[in-house]
Amino acid sequence: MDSPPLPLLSFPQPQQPPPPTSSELSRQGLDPSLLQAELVPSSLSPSLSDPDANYGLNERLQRRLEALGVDNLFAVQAALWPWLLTGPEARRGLYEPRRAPRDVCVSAPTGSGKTLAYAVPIVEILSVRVVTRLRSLVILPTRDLVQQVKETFEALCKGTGLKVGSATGAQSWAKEQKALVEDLETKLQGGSSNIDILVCTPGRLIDHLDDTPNFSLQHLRFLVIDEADRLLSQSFQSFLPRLLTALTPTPHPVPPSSDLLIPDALSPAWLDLPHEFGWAPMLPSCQKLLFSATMTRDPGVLKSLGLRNPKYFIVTAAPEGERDEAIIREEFSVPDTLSEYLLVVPTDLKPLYLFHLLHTHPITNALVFTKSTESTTRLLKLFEFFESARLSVSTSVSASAQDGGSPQILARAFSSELGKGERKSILDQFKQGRIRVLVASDLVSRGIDIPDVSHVVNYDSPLDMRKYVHRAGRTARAGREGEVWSLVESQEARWVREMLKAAGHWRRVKRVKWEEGVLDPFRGFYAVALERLREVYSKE
Ligand SMILES: Nc1ncnc2c1ncn2[C@@H]1O[C@H](COP(=O)(O)OP(=O)(O)OP(=O)(O)O)[C@@H](O)[C@H]1O
Repeated sequence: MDSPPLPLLSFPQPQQPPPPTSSELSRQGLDPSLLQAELVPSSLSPSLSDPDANYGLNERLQRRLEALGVDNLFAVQAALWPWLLTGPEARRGLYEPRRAPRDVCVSAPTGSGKTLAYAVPIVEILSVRVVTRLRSLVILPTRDLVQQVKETFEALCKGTGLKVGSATGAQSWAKEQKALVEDLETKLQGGSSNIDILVCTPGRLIDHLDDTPNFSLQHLRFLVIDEADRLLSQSFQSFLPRLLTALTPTPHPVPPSSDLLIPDALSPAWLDLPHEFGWAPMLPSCQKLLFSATMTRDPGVLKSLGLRNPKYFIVTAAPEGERDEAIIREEFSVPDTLSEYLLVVPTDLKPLYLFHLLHTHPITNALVFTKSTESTTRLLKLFEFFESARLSVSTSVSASAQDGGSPQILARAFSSELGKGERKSILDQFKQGRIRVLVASDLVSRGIDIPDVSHVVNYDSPLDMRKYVHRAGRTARAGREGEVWSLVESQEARWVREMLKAAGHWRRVKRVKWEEGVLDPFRGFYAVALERLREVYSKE
């Protein structure tokens, strides 16, 4: 007798410690500015063309935004643009060393328009500059995000003369250096720069700080740390001390023998004039802007950035009565337009549940998240075998949509093992709807803006709430509807429930039960696919 097909192997999920509680945070010295945070209702959506509103935008930028399809501001933009550009705290000058700007920390849900929230004020303020200097630095965790944000800046900068560059290591070192700095030979006072705005990954930034002659941060007016919680996490944090040193004015006068760059008159705080005139010391005008959908409240981490009197904005749907809760607790808010479902599944049938979901739900396109590249490859292979078994039957006998008569679903893997060009081509095909299912590890879970993802599926459970929010945030972006489905194996159901409960999120999630019978039309194809997968793996 044939032995039953082997289920896919499943390993227990590693667990992370829970986030600190509010009392732990206050004992550790919770930043008092956090308690003064401004809560911004996520429903805020004023019109861009409202004649009574003053967002501080010049005519040209306003027209540009309209051309890019912005009719209404999203909440985070409605809070930030006036604060940075017109309010009492606004600093519109390029350098204001005697009225140094406050730093800003923003926590707002995924897909809520954080990129324009910082890019627009930066372009507005820098557009008055006369000579090109590196005045704005945007740091992001991955190359794909750098490319995406660079494109947003380029669209906004059209017609301003501002130049945007990127540094990720995607180009050769020499080419990248040449793109950033005019002169690599002579030590120039004030350094040199070909660009006004640099979007980069942290590792590549440090490489340029260390090894690109004349590359200097002395003229920075803005430092943006996007996906801040990720960049401030342990695995990334090592770039911070080097970055902060590069932002600190050098001793004046710079000894001739030193490697340090001699500042020029464009970076006043670096010239250290105050002693000569007996004035109060000048402060660097670099304003740090931190953004995340899951902003850390960890005082130690925030302190390590040396923020200047930071102003916090928290975009939330929480009612005013839950203010403290929203401020103190790490907010894991998701867009209001996101519907969340949870399905507890037996481990051996998890792939079959996924295939059933893909075939029987109105899925335009879906991102399916797995825990690793290995898992992505196996799942994709199994799905391809499943599709071919299904289609071979449906072409030979007439089959209904219920038992597999629906057209083939084209799926592809999206993983870090693919080259840059291949990743771009796959993403483009996914955006155009030619590929309907993208199976991915957490590489794309952050920040990537694919406008119309109808479904996100947590095939393997996310490790923590942060990952859950970022994965889910690939759908329901910019006010659109979207669904996230979590397929949770029976043995991890309790853990997932606790994670969602601890984040105050459990009540949003609809628990769904399917009768096992609904899977029957697909079982035969699934058995064939498993058998073929077993054959492939036994040969390797
Ligand atoms: N005011 C607006 N009107 C219309 N579309 C907007 C507006 N602001 C932003 N968008 C669009 O919304 C989408 C999501 O924006 P963005 O990528 O900045 O989100 P985000 O908050 O950074 O998300 P994540 O946390 O996932 O990175 C983008 O396609 C962007 O062009």
